[in-house]
Amino acid sequence: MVKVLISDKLSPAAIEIFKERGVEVDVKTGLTPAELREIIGQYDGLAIRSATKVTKEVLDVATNLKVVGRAGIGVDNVDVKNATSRGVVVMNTPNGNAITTAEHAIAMMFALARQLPEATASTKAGKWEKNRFMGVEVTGKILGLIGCGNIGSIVADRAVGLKMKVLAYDPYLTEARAVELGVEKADLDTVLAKADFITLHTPLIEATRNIISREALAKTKKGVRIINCARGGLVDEAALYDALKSGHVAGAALDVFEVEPAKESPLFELENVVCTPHLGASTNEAQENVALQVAEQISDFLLTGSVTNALNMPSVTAEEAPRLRPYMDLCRLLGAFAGQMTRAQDGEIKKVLVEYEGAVAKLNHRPLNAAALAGLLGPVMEGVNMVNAPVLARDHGIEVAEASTDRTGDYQTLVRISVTTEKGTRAVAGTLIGNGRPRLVEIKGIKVEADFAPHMLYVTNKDKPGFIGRFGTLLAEAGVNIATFHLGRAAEGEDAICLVSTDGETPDAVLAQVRALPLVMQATTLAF
Ligand SMILES: NC(=O)C1=CN([C@@H]2O[C@H](COP(=O)(O)OP(=O)(O)OC[C@H]3O[C@@H](n4cnc5c(N)ncnc54)[C@H](O)[C@@H]3O)[C@@H](O)[C@H]2O)C=CC1
Ligand SMILES: O=C(O)CCC(=O)C(=O)O
Repeated sequence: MVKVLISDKLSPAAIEIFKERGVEVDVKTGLTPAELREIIGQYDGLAIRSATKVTKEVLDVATNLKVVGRAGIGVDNVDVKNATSRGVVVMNTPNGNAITTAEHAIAMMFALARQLPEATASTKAGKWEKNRFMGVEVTGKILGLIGCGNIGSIVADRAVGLKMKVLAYDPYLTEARAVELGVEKADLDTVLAKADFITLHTPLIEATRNIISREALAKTKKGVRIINCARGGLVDEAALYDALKSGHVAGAALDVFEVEPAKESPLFELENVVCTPHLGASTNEAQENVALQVAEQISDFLLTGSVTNALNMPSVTAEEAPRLRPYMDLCRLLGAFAGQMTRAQDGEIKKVLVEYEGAVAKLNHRPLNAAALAGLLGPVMEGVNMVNAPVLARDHGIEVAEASTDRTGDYQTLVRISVTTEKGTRAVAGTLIGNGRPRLVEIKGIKVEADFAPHMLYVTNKDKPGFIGRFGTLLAEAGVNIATFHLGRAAEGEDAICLVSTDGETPDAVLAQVRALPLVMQATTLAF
């Protein structure tokens, strides 16, 4: 039974889902990093919000971990790079809390426009300061949106409904999408110069760190109000403090901070600052959504192999998973065959081409490419799987290409993997037979028909009389029992191949004797 740890406060809906799906689940919140490291080795999956830090140190000892699921959007508390290199899938729930967070940004905008928190405190203190709290309307004002993805576009929609004019800065926003949303695409300086309110909705990455810097603040309109419900670190807090203090910025509403939990900050002294403790996603609806989604996604992945909302792996829908699984096996086996055929003296792998012919051409190829790369790199690199194989291939300068055609040749469905090294290109192809069994049908352009077996011996030789007898005798004398024997050749008298499955490994000394046989050009043991 697969086992999952919930290590942050998640809606109980998640526990129910795991139990219903037959996943064993433990809930342990408030663990110290040391306590988490102590127990993480038992778990196949980890469900978190933002409190748990999935660091390299945690991943180092997470020996069974296959998936981390973030009930929410930002994964800045997960070392995704490290998880990827270890083959751990990292998923989030990109839509579950987007509306709630957009509504929080709008609420923050109104809180600033009408000074609601200060007015509340004053009224509750019995002061009735009607003249002190003069607000501003939002109708007709310019909202500067920085980041127009999931949340930013919902904020834009609500702001357009409030009769605001929205200027959006997002390098990835297309003109067509801007038109659809009713926003005007603008560069950052234009947004800074024109906006009455600026709201931030980008991830915290190198390009966005301190995007509201001291220099950026200097470019804003006097009296601007700034809202950050995305991530601390997007706004330079010290510069913001100075701009608020000087009156250049009329107000700021912050849900997120450079350091969280933010227990103290000079900003807290200012009455034109509205703050919430990272509450953007905190509604019953959003928490129910993300908890359900993360539990479903983790269960699906662990139980069926389907992949949804992974940041480091191509998606595989629940519908696709059963159809893709036999092809993933085929691609992994073909990749492993090609990888083991590629010898050290061939030099580095330069390029991998995965070709899909016939029925397989219609399927989702990204996971199949990843499976082929995992098979290919597995024999030469440790801990390779479908998650990290594409990254490892890229890191090693391997060009990965794919081609597909609906046309069929001898087979209804066929996958061919060609590996190019400094010395040339080698290709292997396979198909699925019966109820999805992988079958090898072509090696280096030579037709062959063979099942993959745990122990195999692959020999290339000159097609001349005498080889098969000597080869069989040698194996028999060495006590290596042949289970299956397959032959193929380019043409009479030319290059031939012999693929043998054996009951157990062929010892190195026997392999050396095979290599020394007359007519043999190459001999390799293969393991699957
Ligand atoms: N306060 C809270 O509780 C919550 C905060 N968030 C945070 O909100 C942020 C936005 O989330 P989503 O909209 O779901 O993300 P998203 O990925 O859908 O959208 C982000 C947008 O930022 C844009 N972007 C990337 N680099 C940019 C740059 N240099 N300049 C301007 N735009 C850039 C992207 O093109 C994308 O459209 C994230 O940081 C997320 O962690 C999300 C949920 C709750
Ligand atoms: O889980 C939370 O409360 C924070 C949500 C958040 O910041 C996110 O989803 O990125």
